[in-house]
Amino acid sequence: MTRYEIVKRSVALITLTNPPVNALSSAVRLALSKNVERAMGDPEVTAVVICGENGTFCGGADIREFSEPLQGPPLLPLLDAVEAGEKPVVAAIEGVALGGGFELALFCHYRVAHYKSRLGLPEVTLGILPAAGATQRLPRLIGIPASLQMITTGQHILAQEALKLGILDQVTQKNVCEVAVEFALGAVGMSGA
Ligand SMILES: CCC/C=C/C(=O)SCCNC(=O)CCNC(=O)[C@H](O)C(C)(C)COP(=O)([O-])OP(=O)([O-])OC[C@H]1O[C@@H](n2cnc3c(N)ncnc32)[C@H](O)[C@@H]1OP(=O)([O-])[O-]
Repeated sequence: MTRYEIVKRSVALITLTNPPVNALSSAVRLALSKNVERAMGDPEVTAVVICGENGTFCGGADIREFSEPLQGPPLLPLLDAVEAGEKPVVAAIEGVALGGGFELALFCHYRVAHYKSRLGLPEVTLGILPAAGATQRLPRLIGIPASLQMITTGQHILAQEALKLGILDQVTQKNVCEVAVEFALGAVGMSGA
């Protein structure tokens, strides 16, 4: 459900692995929570990158679990742990970051995205509101009018627009994971080490 590896000697690379869109199923939330704790507790790890496999960051809540009672850890405490971590956490966004997946990216300290990626909060199209922190984190980043536009329309925006709005720190045409790892090393003052 997630893969954990150390790259460039000191960056924990956590990959969401839940095809087809790496949705945040109960098993993914549990695995992600354990791996964030592992990275934060490992003295060899200086920074963390979270990405998704097969060209997609995360499609949000797992719609296959919508008819079941909530199991596994809730999303918000997990996202709080990411944000509260003392090591920089970078989201490496490719494909889509939607709903809870976008919220996961918002709680990371930095966001690097592939230029073809799309971000959005489609909750309103399902008759719900974003409930894992986007309604607070997004206005802090881009202000209330632009946040309301995203939250109330559910429209996806492209990476370049997200960069202009201030949601993203970097947009790249290269391998987004590799760029995010370099960004993470830079964030701890170790770029090129
Ligand atoms: C947890 C806290 C609260 C969070 C709330 C939220 O996140 S609310 C927001 C919740 N998220 C959303 O509302 C996002 C809804 N999804 C989308 O907007 C689009 O599917 C897409 C843009 C992700 C991909 O578009 P595309 O044209 O490239 O591809 P496609 O549409 O043909 O789908 C391909 C396959 O992926 C499957 N699948 C898709 N999403 C999910 C999912 N979340 N889960 C599981 N599976 C999902 C889909 O069923 C299909 O499976 P199949 O039939 O091959 O077995």
